[in-house]
Amino acid sequence: MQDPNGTERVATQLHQACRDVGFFYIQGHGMSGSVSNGVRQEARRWFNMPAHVKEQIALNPHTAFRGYQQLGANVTRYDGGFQRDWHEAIDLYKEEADASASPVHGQNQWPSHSPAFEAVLRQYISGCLSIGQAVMRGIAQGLGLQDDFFESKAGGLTNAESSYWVTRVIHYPPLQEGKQESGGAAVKGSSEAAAGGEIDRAVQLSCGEHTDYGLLTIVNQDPDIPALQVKNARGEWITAAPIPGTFVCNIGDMMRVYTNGAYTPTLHRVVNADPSRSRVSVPFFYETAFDAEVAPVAALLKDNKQPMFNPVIYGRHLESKVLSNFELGGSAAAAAV
Ligand SMILES: N=C(N)NCCCC[C@H](N)C(=O)O
Ligand SMILES: O=C(O)CCC(=O)C(=O)O
Ligand SMILES: [Fe+2]
Repeated sequence: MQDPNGTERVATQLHQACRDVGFFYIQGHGMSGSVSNGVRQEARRWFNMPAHVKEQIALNPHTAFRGYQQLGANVTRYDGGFQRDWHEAIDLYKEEADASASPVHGQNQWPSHSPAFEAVLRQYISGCLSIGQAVMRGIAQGLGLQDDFFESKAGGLTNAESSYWVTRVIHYPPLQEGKQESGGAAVKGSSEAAAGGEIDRAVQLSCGEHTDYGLLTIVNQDPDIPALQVKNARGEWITAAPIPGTFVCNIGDMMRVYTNGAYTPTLHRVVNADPSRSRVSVPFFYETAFDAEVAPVAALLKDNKQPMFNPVIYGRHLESKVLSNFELGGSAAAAAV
């Protein structure tokens, strides 16, 4: 980015990556290792605290889905049922004083009993907001739009200040014995879960396959445990291995709408296949402003192409996801811990 032609080159690379893959790595992002590594280190310490401490900031509908979720509480929905994601996490969002306008609006529950963790987490969030805004400028330029398109009215008035950001501090213990993927392990039919209940799959996942909900995800992962897997165009799972000093980034559902399908969010999942070590990651989601009406951008509808997507309010899309993401207080989750 120091080079006068640097932004153009990066914008072109972003365009190719978003169009062809949906995932890319960033380096030279300006966040110091003491923040990116520190936040994971403090997270690991916190997750090792006793359950009753972690439960002090437990998430539920009355906390606007902000706070701690125990192992197995976050689920991934499939046709006819759901599978428990094998992770525990703290979810934080942009804080919103007027909690009445949305079930996800409210104040965060910051990690209890750990001022150092809270301090570095706040630094991390502020750093990611700057990075998110900068990368979205590059993506706008790569699309041939004004670089501040996403900050403009048509782009949702999204900037580091207004972004309805999310961060998830996630701890992935080893998968349960006997449930790891072993060359083509059978997956029981989802027809068994016609009632919409829990699916008993042979393969357990640290996080089930999904796309992210908004604009841009920035993943800060442990350097030595490859676990994030990305589905390529042939349907194969490709590991996005950690590269120290970089973040893995991917685009979310709103980018499909803005680009009228030219960019599509890529399915990904997490499999911590290491039987002896837990993994920590801290994805940061740089998302559209909550009230933004997201619609295909007129300038991108070339050759009289019709818009393929109806406008969506980002906040409503987020609510529909968050409200179905949890199976709270399930006895299975409690029993498993
Ligand atoms: N805010 C975002 N993007 N969160 C992504 C969480 C994905 C896991 C969730 N079980 C799911 O199925 O979506
Ligand atoms: O832990 C990771 O590497 C990514 C997690 C993820 O995909 C998510 O939380 O949306
Ligand atoms: Fe994700």
